[in-house]
Amino acid sequence: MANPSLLILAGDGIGPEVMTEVKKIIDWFGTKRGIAFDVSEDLVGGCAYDAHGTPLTDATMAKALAVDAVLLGAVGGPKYDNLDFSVKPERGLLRLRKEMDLYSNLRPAQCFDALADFSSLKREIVAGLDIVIVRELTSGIYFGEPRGIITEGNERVGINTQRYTESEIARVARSAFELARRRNNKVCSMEKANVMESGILWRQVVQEVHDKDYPDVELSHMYADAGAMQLTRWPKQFDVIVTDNLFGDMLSDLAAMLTGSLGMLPSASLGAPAANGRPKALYEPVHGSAPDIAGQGKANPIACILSFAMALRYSFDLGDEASRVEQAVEKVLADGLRTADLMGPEGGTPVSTSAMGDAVVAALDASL
Ligand SMILES: NC(=O)c1ccc[n+]([C@@H]2O[C@H](COP(=O)([O-])OP(=O)(O)OC[C@H]3O[C@@H](n4cnc5c(N)ncnc54)[C@H](O)[C@@H]3O)[C@@H](O)[C@H]2O)c1
Ligand SMILES: CC(C)[C@H](C(=O)O)[C@@H](O)C(=O)O
Ligand SMILES: [Mg+2]
Repeated sequence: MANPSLLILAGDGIGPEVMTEVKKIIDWFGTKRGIAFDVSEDLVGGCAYDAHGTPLTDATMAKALAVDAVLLGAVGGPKYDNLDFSVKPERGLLRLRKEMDLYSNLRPAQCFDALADFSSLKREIVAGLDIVIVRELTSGIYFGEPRGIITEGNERVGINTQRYTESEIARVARSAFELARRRNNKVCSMEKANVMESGILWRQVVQEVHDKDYPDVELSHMYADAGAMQLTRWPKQFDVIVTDNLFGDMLSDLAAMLTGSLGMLPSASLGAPAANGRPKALYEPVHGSAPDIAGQGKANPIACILSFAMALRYSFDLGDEASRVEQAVEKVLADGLRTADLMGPEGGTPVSTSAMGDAVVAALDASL
C-alpha cells in the first residue's frame, strides 16, 4: 500500500524555519517508528507570488486536493503589503481553505503546566486549561458578497458582507458537538445575535442541531464580546467553543495568550470526510509569518510541531503517536527549554528554533 501523502507548503517568514523542525519529526517517524510519509513540497503565499506572480498556482491547488494532508507554515509579510489585493499572500491560504472546503477549524488552546506562570494571566486562571475553539472557516464575512471598495459620491466605501446559510452553520455545529462528545461534552456557541441577523440564525441553527441530534451535549450561547471577556476572566469554564470565521480568528489569538505564546497554538482545518473516510485536511500553526523575528532563528516551532501531531490524530488515525509528540513537547518545556517568545521578565537564555526542534526529537527518542 502507498504511504500516506503530505504536501508541505512552508510559505513565508518564519514558515520555512518552523517547518524545518517539523520535517525532522516526520523523518523521525520514518526511521524510528516505520511510519513513512510521501512528502512533496511547493510554494504558497509571497514566495509563490515571487516565483509565479500568484500566491497559489492551479497546479499547487490540484496537489493540495490530491494529498492526504497539507502542512502549512505561514504566509505574508511587509514585502507584499502593497500588492494588489487579489494576489496578496493571504489570498493563497484563503483559496486553499475555500477550495478544499475546510469548514471546521479546530484551534486547541492548552496550557502546558511548565508555562502556567508565563501566561499574562495568573497561574490559577490558566493552569490545566484545555479548550478548543471550532472556527467556521469557509464562509462568513471573509467570503460574503458583495465586497470591495467602491466610490459613492465623492468618497470611497469599503464593503464586506457577513453571510451564513443554515447548512454552513449546521455542519460546523455538528463538528463541534462531535468533538465535545470525545471531550467534556460541553459546547458554547458565540455570535452577536443581539445585533446581527446572521447571529440570530447562527443561534437558532446551533440550537436546532443540538436538540435534534446532540441533546446529550451541554449547550450554551454567549455574545462573542462577552465571550472574549469570559475567556480572560475564567477560561476553564469552556470545553468547546463554536463560532464564526471572524470571531474565531480573533478569539483564537486571544486564547493563544492564555497558553503563553502565539508560538504554541496549532490548528487543524478539516472538511467533510472523503470517499476513504478521511476528511480533507490542512494543518497550520495559528501564528503568522512573524516578520519581526524572521530569519533570526528565534521562532518557536512548537505550534507547527503540534499541528503535525494533529495531522497524525485527525488524518492518519495515529492518536497514540500524536500523544507521543505532545508528550515530547511537554517534556522539553518541563526541562526548562524556552524559545525567546517564552522568556519571562526574569530573563534567561533562549534556545534557537533548531535547538528546540532537536530537543523534541531527542524527547521522542527517549519515549521509545
Ligand atoms: N496562517 C497564516 O499564514 C497567518 C496567520 C496570521 C498572520 N499571517 C500573516 O503574517 C504576517 C504577520 O502578521 P502578524 O504580525 O499580525 O502576526 P504574527 O502571528 O506573524 O506575529 C504576531 C507576534 O507574535 C510573534 N510570533 C508569532 N509566531 C511566533 C512564533 N512561532 N515564535 C515566536 N514568536 C512568534 C511575532 O514575532 C509577532 O511579534 C501578516 O502578513 C499576516 O497576514 C499569516
Ligand atoms: C492570514 C489570515 C488569512 C488568517 C485569517 O485571518 O484567517 C490568519 O489570521 C489566521 O488566523 O489563520
Ligand atoms: Mg488569525
